[in-house]
Amino acid sequence: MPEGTGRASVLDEILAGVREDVAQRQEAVPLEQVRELAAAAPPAIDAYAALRKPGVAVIAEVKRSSPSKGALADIPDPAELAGEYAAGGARCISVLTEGRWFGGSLEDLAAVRAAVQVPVLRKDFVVSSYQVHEARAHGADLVLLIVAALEQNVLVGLLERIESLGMTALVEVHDEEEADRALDAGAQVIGVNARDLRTLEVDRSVFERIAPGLPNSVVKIAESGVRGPHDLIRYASAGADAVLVGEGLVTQKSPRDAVAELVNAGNHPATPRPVR
Ligand SMILES: O=C(O)c1ccccc1NCC(=O)[C@H](O)[C@H](O)COP(=O)(O)O
Repeated sequence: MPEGTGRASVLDEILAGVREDVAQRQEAVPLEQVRELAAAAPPAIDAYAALRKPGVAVIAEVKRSSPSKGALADIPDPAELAGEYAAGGARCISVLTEGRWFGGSLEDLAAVRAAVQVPVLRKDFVVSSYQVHEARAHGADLVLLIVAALEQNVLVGLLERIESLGMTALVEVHDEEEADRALDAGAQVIGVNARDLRTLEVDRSVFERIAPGLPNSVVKIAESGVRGPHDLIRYASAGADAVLVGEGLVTQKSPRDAVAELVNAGNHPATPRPVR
């Protein structure tokens, strides 16, 4: 609960719902069974390598709705949307699998996995290793871990579990203290979210403040607030290897063209390159 308010933050509310939903799924499909499904899945794609290729990578998100904006787009066929994103040059597809606030599901993740060749991110509020095995079983290559949602020992344990299954952890931070915790945990891919998950306020300068303090070996992803090429260029100037974009794509008439426009900006010779 946020200090002094007596009210749960949006993040707290989301996490409470996620814990209930995970418990229900685990009741229906026990951990042992999900582990077996994860072990039988085709190997994960190396997302770190994909995101380190030249040019600013675009991670395109399948996002139906959100706590901050409500309904954004219908997306009856997430696989088709992911195909459009990939055709536009997206380096990675992010799939929001949380159901209550974002309208996503693990079925969306599996459908997207089957439709594209690029790495796929399970974007959710991961609090238990059960969800990590679920992610692998449904074809994820990357799994999001949100530092603000996890005690340090849990963060370390989940990151190790993700890597032990051959996947990459995308560790999300919003301030310097969280960035230190991500680095201490051994994160190699760090997302700086411009959106404060407690207040929902978007502040693009957060990336500019935090990214310069991250080592060159870390893939730096600027999350949230990209509404067009100008935002990508701003993040690139501050050292972004990649941008993660949801609303700015799902609300476009042609998500493929919108991705292509960002990819072109990310490849343009005048766009700054991250120092490596
Ligand atoms: O999008 C929200 O309102 C939100 C609220 C609370 C927790 C997470 C939330 N979004 C997840 C994300 O971080 C974004 O989907 C992602 O970074 C893309 O953001 P945008 O391009 O601004 O849609």
